[in-house]
Amino acid sequence: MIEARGLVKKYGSKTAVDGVSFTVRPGVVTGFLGPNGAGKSTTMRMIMGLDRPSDGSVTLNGKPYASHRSPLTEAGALLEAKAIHPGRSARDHLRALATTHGIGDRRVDEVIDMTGLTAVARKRAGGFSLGMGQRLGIATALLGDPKTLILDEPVNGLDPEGVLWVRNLAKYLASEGRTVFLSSHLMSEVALTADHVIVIGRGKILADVPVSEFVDDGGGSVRVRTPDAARLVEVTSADGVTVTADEPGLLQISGLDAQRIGELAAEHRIVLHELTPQASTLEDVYMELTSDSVEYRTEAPSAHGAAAAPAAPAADDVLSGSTQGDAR
Ligand SMILES: Nc1ncnc2c1ncn2[C@@H]1O[C@H](COP(=O)(O)OP(=O)(O)OP(=O)(O)O)[C@@H](O)[C@H]1O
Repeated sequence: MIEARGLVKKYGSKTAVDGVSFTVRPGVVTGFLGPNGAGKSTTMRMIMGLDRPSDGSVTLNGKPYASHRSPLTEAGALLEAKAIHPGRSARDHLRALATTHGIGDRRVDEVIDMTGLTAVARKRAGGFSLGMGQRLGIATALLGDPKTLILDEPVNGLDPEGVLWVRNLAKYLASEGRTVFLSSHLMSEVALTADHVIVIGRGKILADVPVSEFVDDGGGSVRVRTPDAARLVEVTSADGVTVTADEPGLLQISGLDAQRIGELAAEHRIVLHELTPQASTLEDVYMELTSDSVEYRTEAPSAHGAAAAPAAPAADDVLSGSTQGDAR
């Protein structure tokens, strides 16, 4: 269980995390979703005691992380900055950490096996691909068999098989009753992995809901085809109703459900050729929710080719090579 209350982090005049309060519960996967620069990593670093809050507090299983007698068994984290000696093998890295925490070699071999690193465990970690580095980071997080797992962008750099593996692992760990908190800037990823989602934008919590409710809150629109569009617009006009015309005779109406639109059309003897409820996707709801919170927005290329630089692909849009075959 993770409990944040009024958590604030300022870097000089920049407020990275702006008074957030949330609870991450055991037994489910909770996604921590937000655009780049929203404050996800900073929040996770504060949970793990790596950054000191400017105000507020965060506890892990009832206490600040550093106050636990055996912190590695309370929480394991995959955070962006990895402190892995590049000349050391994956196995030696894990063994060194295990020894200082009184963890036996058997657990080291177990986590190597769980993370699919067996074939490369004796190779230099410095030669690892991004995906293998992620697997080693996850192995490190699992070493103490922790009750809580905190994973910052765990699918970054993983190939499709690796992405699927992280998803299944997160679900499995939650099904064992552990607390699993993982960040992503991709709604599609969170939708497939998490049961619950906390959305953050510019350091503030924008939503804290079960994934299944996320889309309901966004509402959908209804696609209506009619030869009498002008009259239908007239009879449906009311506060909170918006109508857009995509092409002659085709309307998108939001703020009224399909049943009510059908009833209004019948009352006014307006012929309808189509009446289709359109569910908004999770991605639509997320984009709408965070549209004011995107720190590094990609400008559309201008017609004259000036100013707008091409957007770099997000790191996790670039699939890494084989996770096993490219060890040196
Ligand atoms: N050490 C630091 N010094 C100054 N500013 C920082 C520092 N760490 C983070 N920030 C700023 O705080 C804000 C939140 O950053 P953070 O890394 O927590 O966001 P994030 O949601 O994890 O984004 P990303 O997905 O890009 O990592 C950003 O504006 C970032 O530039």
